[in-house]
Formats: sequence, structure tokens, C-alpha cells
Amino acid sequence: MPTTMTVTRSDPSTLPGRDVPTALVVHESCWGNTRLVAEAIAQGLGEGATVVGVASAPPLDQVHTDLLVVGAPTHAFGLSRPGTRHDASERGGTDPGTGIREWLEAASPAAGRRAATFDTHVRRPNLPGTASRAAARRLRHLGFEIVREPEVFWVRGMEGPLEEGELARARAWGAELVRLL
Ligand SMILES: Cc1cc2nc3c(=O)[nH]c(=O)nc-3n(C[C@H](O)[C@H](O)[C@H](O)COP(=O)(O)O)c2cc1C
Repeated sequence: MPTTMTVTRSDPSTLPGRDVPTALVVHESCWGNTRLVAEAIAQGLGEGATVVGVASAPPLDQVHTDLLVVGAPTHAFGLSRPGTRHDASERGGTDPGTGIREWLEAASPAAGRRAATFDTHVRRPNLPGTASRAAARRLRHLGFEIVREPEVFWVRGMEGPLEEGELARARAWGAELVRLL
């Protein structure tokens, strides 16, 4: 089972066996839907995966896992900003205090790293623009190889819930990702 923790696996004593690829899944979430998807993806990734909310995540420059997975809710056709997170909190969600946009902005470019991105997004109406594409674009600029097309997981409305079957799809997506490593 993947672990939910707030630190990177920089301590070798916490590393799984040599052959198990390591992955850090960093998520942002106001109502918990993206967090649930992140946890399901980590289950698919397997025992080398660690899940962390963006507010507790280590700086990206200190992440040295085989794969980075980044997930965020789509806000205003892309990654959230302080204003959209404030809007979410006014509607009953929780403002995580920071977002994937800020976390990526604080990072320095470096080559040779691999990542995948996902977002949650309202299915109807299916508006253009997704947080997963925006995050992938930023990660490419930081020198990451994006190993899979950004993926969308559907919610029924602003607060969710996730559409039926999405957690199973997320687990399967995580399992496919680990096969690419
Ligand atoms: C301020 C704000 C803007 C949003 N903009 C979009 C949007 O452009 N497209 C979309 O499909 N959903 C949009 N949504 C809905 C979010 O995608 C939805 O709240 C999110 O998937 C729920 O995930 P969470 O529970 O992890 O926060 C928006 C939500 C908020 C609060």
C-alpha cells in the first residue's frame, strides 16, 4: 500500500526494495475530489508511491523520486490562483493555502526527471482548458519529460462528487504509469 506522508523519501531507510520504482503524488484539493483521485493513483502505482498535499510537499527541487505525479482541480480553465481558491472557500470548500501553480513556480529547471499530470474537471459543461495541461506545460519548461498525456478525472459539479468509476480508472492509470518506468 502507498503511504500518505509529508516528506520525501530522502532517508534511504524509508526506501522500498531496489526494484520498486518510487513516485511522489502531489495534489491540491478544495473539496477532496482531487485528493481521492491522487490516493487511488498512488494505489495503482504501488508500494513505492507517496501521496502529499501541496501545502505539505517538499520543494520540488528536493524531490528525487523516479516519477512525479501532479494533480489539481481545474480552476478558471487552468491551475488555481489565490483568488479562485478564495472563491472555493466562499462556496464551502477548503483553501489549501497554496497551489500547484505556486509550487511549480518556486522550482528551478533541471533535466532528466519524469512526470505525469492529472486534474479534476466538471464534465457538463466540459469547458476548454485544464489544470493538468497547464501543469504539464510548466513541468516541461522545468525540464521534465511528461511520460503520458495529461489525464482528466470527472466530477459532477463544483463540489463533486466524482463520477462513478473514476477511482477505479485512477487506480488503473496509476498502474499504467508504473509500467512506463
Ligand atoms: C473558482 C473555481 C473555478 C472553476 N473553474 C472551472 C473550470 O474552468 N472548468 C471546470 O471544468 N471546472 C471548474 N471548476 C470546478 C472544479 O474543477 C471542481 O471544483 C474541482 O474539480 C473539485 O475538485 P476538488 O474537490 O479537489 O477541489 C471551478 C471551481 C472553482 C472553485
